Amino acid sequence: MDKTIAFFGAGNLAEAIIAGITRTNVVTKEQVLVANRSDKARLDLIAEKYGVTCKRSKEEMVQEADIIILAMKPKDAGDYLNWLKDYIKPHHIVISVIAGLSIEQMEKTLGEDIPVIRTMPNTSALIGQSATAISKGSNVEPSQLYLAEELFQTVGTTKIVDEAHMHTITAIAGSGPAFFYYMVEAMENAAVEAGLDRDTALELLTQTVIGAGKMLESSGEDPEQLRINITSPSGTTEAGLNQLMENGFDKVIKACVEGARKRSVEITNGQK
Ligand SMILES: NC(=O)C1=CN([C@@H]2O[C@H](COP(=O)(O)OP(=O)(O)OC[C@H]3O[C@@H](n4cnc5c(N)ncnc54)[C@H](OP(=O)(O)O)[C@@H]3O)[C@@H](O)[C@H]2O)C=CC1
Ligand SMILES: O=C(O)[C@@H]1CCC=N1
Repeated sequence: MDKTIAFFGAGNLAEAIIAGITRTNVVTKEQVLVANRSDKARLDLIAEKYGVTCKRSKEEMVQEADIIILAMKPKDAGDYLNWLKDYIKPHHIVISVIAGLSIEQMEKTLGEDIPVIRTMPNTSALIGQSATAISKGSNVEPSQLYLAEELFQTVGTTKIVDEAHMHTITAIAGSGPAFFYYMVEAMENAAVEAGLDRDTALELLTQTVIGAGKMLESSGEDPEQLRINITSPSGTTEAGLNQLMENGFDKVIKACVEGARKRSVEITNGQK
């Protein structure tokens, strides 16, 4: 890809994407420019780890860049966009990974003539396993959307979606990995309480999650059927599932997804 990519934000998610795109050589390391706000040690670490360029001024970065990636927290996006609007040109493509920042909000500040793309990746980008949803703004050419897909396909799968669904997608796919980790933590703790050593519990749980994910991906069965296949009448799975059902698992998960989705809506509405 003959494009220079400027990351504004060098946190967890930016690092995951930088790791992915530098590993696949879709662009050379010299074509990746990174800035943050003030944490110099963090920037030095990113430069050393991935060989990317972290020394340009922000103004130079915008001048050199073809693609500008917004990877700061939602609360910091407004100030940054207000700064960017004086440097941005219609030949740039702006790609945001920021939860709750709408295309309308970006276009309003930067101008309707700027191509703006909103994405929702997750931190599994670090190992090339993100599930990234992508929505395009009103001024995005098909070739520019294709470029965004190509970029995020270096860190996992992509799916073009209607922006209206981004709140829900942020809950299930952006935050989603954290919910699975929490479930693993809870199962690990339960196993340890029952006397199993922690390392063995985590090793077995990790492979169990990987195996279940791969079954979802490639068995051709839906999750319900895969669950039924494991559940012998009067067996152990049935006993465990009965506990989940009696203790309101569906309700808790619904509240979890709804809580995350609602928070995304709140961020869009400017709530702290
Ligand atoms: N973490 C995740 O799993 C996911 C996060 N996201 C989204 O990604 C974004 C970043 O999240 P995450 O990486 O976790 O956050 P972090 O807090 O880890 O990183 C935020 C980064 O933004 C930088 N920053 C703040 N203001 C500016 C600015 N004006 N110019 C340049 N850089 C700036 C910070 O710099 P400094 O440290 O110097 O202040 C820091 O490097 C969020 O908007 C989040 O919604 C989306 C999907 C998943
Ligand atoms: O927790 C957050 O707000 C960000 C967005 C999705 C994952 N992490």
